[in-house]
Amino acid sequence: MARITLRQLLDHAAEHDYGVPAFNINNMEQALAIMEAANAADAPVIIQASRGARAYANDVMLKHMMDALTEIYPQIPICVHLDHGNEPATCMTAIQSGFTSVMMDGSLKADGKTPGDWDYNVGVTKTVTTMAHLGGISVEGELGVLGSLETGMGDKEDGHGAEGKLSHDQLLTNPDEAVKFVRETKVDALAIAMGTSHGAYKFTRKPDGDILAMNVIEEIHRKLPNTHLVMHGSSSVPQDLQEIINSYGGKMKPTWGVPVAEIQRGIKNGVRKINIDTDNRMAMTGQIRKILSEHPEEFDPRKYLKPAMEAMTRLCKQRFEEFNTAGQAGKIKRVLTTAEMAKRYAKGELDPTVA
Ligand SMILES: O=C(CO)COP(=O)(O)O
Ligand SMILES: O=C[C@H](O)COP(=O)(O)O
Ligand SMILES: [Zn+2]
Ligand SMILES: [Zn+2]
Repeated sequence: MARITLRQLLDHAAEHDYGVPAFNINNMEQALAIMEAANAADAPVIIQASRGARAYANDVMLKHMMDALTEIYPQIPICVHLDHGNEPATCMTAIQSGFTSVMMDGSLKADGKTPGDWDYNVGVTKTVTTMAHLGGISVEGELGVLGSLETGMGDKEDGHGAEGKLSHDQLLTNPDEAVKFVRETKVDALAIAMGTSHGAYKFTRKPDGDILAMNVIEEIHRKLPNTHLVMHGSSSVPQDLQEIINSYGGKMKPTWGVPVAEIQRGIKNGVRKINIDTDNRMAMTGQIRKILSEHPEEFDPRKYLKPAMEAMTRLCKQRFEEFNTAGQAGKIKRVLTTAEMAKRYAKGELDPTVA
């Protein structure tokens, strides 16, 4: 099966009431681990690469890896997505490398640190949707700045994210502004801020509505029932993975992630794309630590990478089941080419329906 665009995939997800995890990759092992899970679960999948991943692996490597995955798993629709594009040029070069979807994250300026204001965000996002849609490529935008409602601090943990203290207004997407933003930019999917942040240290306790504002999602969904919503920073940071890492010499501090039940509540309220990276990093690291500490005589990377991939496959398969993505691949009868999607945009068929 060909590569699917984000828009076609999320339209299908909305029609059939499911969510699609978007897993980050940086290398072959992560890519194969995700696809093993997708194949076992018969789930369509979003594989995303950040700017960091592109710098680490090289666009040419990523492009050929994605080609290889579609060849190895012809029955699984794969959406190849750019995570957190920082400026239009980053999005355009991703499209040239075969990505079928890009995120233009104008919630932050091109430095990835300074919050972007309304005009900046609308401007850069519109530039990208105009160009991308001409080629049938999907666009995710973001309104609201990711960060902690407990501390008011921006999302700095994994290297990008707002620096310093943010106001409550910045940390929570305003539902009325979301309507305006979608109308003006014509994004295919909208990432919103409601208390999640990237990395392992999201919450100091099991999150309640004060620090994980799922009510914001519900309100946005009421106002934008036809817009696909995206939850970033949605790793659950499972306690058992923390324990494995720490029992083999790791030093993770006690922490909480986003409970799967909250994501499931989101899926009932228009959340269609759920971004997960940290959980997979933890799944792999736990096994690598375990194997190396139990078998200090080992030096064949396959001996620790194979179990690491298997742990990641288990995690991904579990999320496909929890988000109801499992069993959906077979229901997508025909993947539209980007040229076909371009015609649909040109006819206005994919314009946002904003009440
Ligand atoms: O949002 C993410 C990528 O864009 C990943 O979030 P996590 O760090 O919670 O896995
Ligand atoms: O922010 C999203 C992902 O976790 C990617 O992180 P990265 O920028 O370190 O590749
Ligand atoms: Zn990040
Ligand atoms: Zn993110």
